[in-house]
Amino acid sequence: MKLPSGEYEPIFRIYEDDPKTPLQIRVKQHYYNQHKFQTLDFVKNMHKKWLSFNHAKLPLLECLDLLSQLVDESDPDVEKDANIIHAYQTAERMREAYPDRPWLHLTGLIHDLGKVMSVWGEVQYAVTGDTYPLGCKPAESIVYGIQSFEGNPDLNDTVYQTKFGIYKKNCGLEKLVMTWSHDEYMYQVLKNHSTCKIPEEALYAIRFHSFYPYHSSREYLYFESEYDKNMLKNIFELNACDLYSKADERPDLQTIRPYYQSLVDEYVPGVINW
Ligand SMILES: O[C@H]1[C@H](O)[C@@H](O)[C@H](O)[C@@H](O)[C@H]1O
Ligand SMILES: [Fe+2]
Ligand SMILES: [Fe+2]
Repeated sequence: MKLPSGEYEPIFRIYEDDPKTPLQIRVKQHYYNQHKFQTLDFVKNMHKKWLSFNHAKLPLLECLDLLSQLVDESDPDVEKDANIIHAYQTAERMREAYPDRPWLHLTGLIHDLGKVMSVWGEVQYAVTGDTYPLGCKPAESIVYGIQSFEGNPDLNDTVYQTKFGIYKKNCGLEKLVMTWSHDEYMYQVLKNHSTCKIPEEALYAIRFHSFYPYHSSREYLYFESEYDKNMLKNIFELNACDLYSKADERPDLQTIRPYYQSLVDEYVPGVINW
């Protein structure tokens, strides 16, 4: 899109219905899998599996290093780069944008760290990609649309296909059973770590940063509480640095790592249960 200044804005998040490139084919396949296989029951099983935090014991940056093994197959803007590059790119953008809130630099660094589930063998359609709630009617803005849900048994449930489904109006996003993904996992890992000092607003941003149908397409607003309305700006602060840093230069990880280690020591010290 052309900006008033005459410059072109970088374009991100293109999802082609009729993909021609291996990258676009990969992305479409990812979302068709997610939409077909993520059911309310599937997510309940994921909660049992991952919210027992018995997969590994690792300090934060050591776990982050594992993302050098992960390429996110849901992402149309990153073809081959490992996710660790994106972690530091996002963090450095946050550092530039919010110099007086150091915990946000760390939030940028770890916002996608829940993707480590994939390194430990989890299927990517339960780890990466946008999120949305189960147990109620899917919103129109979900990428690839309703046709991509074909074969999902939840479509045959009369309650799950109503607007409110199993929820109450304005119940608050925290009550929603979201598709299982890196967002909820990372949020819960941090909540479970008793010495975590990252403020709640930043944890909230981690938890819902992939809920594009809500924060960017402004759907599901009937589930919002007053708390959610006040918190939305925190998602946007992260989202701007998350999305628009993908074309940035690759940071020199060795040089900047000590700065992030000092933030870890202050905000998320010790060995974490994953
Ligand atoms: O493909 C991307 C990627 O997986 C991100 O980590 C996630 O937050 C986005 O919502 C998704 O579109
Ligand atoms: Fe993410
Ligand atoms: Fe990200």
